[in-house]
Amino acid sequence: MIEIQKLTKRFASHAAVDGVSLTVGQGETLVLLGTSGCGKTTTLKMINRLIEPTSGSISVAGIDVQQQLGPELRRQIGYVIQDGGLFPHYTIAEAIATVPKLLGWETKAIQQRTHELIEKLQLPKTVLTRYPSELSGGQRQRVGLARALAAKPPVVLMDEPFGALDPFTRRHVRRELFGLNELKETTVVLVTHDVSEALELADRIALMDRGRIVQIGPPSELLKRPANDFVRDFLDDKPHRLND
Ligand SMILES: Nc1ncnc2c1ncn2[C@@H]1O[C@H](COP(=O)(O)OP(=O)(O)OP(=O)(O)O)[C@@H](O)[C@H]1O
Repeated sequence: MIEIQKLTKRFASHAAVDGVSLTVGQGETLVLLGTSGCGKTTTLKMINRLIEPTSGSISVAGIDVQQQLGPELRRQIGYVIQDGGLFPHYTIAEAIATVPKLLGWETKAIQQRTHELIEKLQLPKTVLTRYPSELSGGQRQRVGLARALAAKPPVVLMDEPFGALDPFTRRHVRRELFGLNELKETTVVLVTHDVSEALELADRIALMDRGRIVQIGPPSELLKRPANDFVRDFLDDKPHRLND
């Protein structure tokens, strides 16, 4: 579904991303994990062209992203950021309707989809007329996901989507969300620096350091056969249980 080849991004002389190649299969959840500043967010933002690469290529569903206009591309790729990334002056209903509206969906179809998502994400209907500031962090997070999934994009990018939540709510919300059938069919690239989160959610983890992928593979493989001391130390850093 996503194919990245020799992707590099330089800011002045500094290579934030340095020759990254990877593929993400349809329906797969790939987690970009690594230390602060290792290039996770920059890699993610090049997929939906919020950042332009210095060199290398990215294709989504077989089409080079450079052949598409940024705004058009971003209508087809869901994007979830910390705390939902909601505009304060849009009601929740307006926020969820944004992309379907841009795509020219009929009002009735948008309403149907909105209610479907609200139900799936276990949000009360009363949130629809409210503004983001009137919601809890967990609710905002769910609305952010509803907005990203509204037009049923085949690909969703998530940047520290649970970062703004306390550890308890964080575990609860991420289990709830990743339990959704809808998300199981979606190709997801998720950025985190949280080891347990990566181990819990990833089909495969790409562990990055200084702009490069150090090791990529299923969580069990990184745990059992770490490529080097960096991988071993990084995964050992925090307590974790695979089936937690
Ligand atoms: N617009 C920019 N101009 C200059 N340098 C940048 C810019 N954006 C990112 N960088 C640098 O590129 C490197 C990678 O940044 P990036 O945000 O991708 O890291 P990250 O792995 O997502 O980190 P974090 O987990 O802290 O968000 C960092 O050294 C950062 O300072």
